[in-house]
Amino acid sequence: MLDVADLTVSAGRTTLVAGVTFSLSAGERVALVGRSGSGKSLTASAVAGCLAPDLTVRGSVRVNGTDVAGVPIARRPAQARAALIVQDSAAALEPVTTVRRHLGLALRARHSDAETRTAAAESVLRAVDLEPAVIGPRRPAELSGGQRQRVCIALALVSDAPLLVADEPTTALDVVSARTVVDAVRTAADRGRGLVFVTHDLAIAAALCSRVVVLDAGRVVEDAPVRDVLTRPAHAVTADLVERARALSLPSSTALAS
Ligand SMILES: Nc1ncnc2c1ncn2[C@@H]1O[C@H](COP(=O)(O)OP(=O)(O)OP(=O)(O)O)[C@@H](O)[C@H]1O
Repeated sequence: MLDVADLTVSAGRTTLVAGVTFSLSAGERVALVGRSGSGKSLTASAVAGCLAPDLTVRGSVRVNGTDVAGVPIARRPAQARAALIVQDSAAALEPVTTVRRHLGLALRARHSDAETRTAAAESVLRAVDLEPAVIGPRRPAELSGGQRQRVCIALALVSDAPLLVADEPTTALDVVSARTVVDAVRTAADRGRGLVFVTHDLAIAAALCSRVVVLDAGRVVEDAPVRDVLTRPAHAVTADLVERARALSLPSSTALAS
């Protein structure tokens, strides 16, 4: 459902992402990992269609057969759209709009009936472990960081975009909130959608994704099933990431995503 081929992102004459190629079938969850500055966010942003306008994109990003490389998210056809979950969720939400209204607006395209919209909004809030009666009437500033992230995931859940792109959604969170967010992303990625999950944390990648694409200096240096990456990393950068994750206690193999 997603084919990224020879994707290049440049700022003026400087190449930041250099010929990235990977693909994703429907229902597959892929982690983009790598050191800081390796090009993960730029690759994810190019896939989702939210790159800064001063950057140049070459290559192709095919979503369900349509090449949307360089096309901003708002101009993409519905079958090629990505729902985006970002690190700074506060910026993705309207400050004066309640959670209930955010969801109501997102659901308007699908349900013309207000009662159905209310029921769908309540159900999706429960799916991300938020109590509708408590959280629904609140504005973004009245939520914790973890709650805001889960509202963003609820919005991704109600969108009918075939692809989810999550860029380090757990970075600012404590361990418990991070776990809830990872579970909610997993729920959002079910139903046959594809997930591209950016993280520098191999342990989270292992818990959520079945495949790992490792980036270094804007290039793919490894693309392999998560088990292979953990047990026999083929590239020195991957081996280093595995080593660091082990030092922070990687989950046991039983906790790995299938
Ligand atoms: N708008 C921009 N103009 C120029 N250079 C940029 C721009 N955005 C990012 N870069 C550079 O591109 C490189 C890759 O950035 P990117 O944000 O993709 O890294 P990353 O792997 O996501 O890092 P981190 O884990 O620290 O978020 C970095 O060297 C960064 O400084």
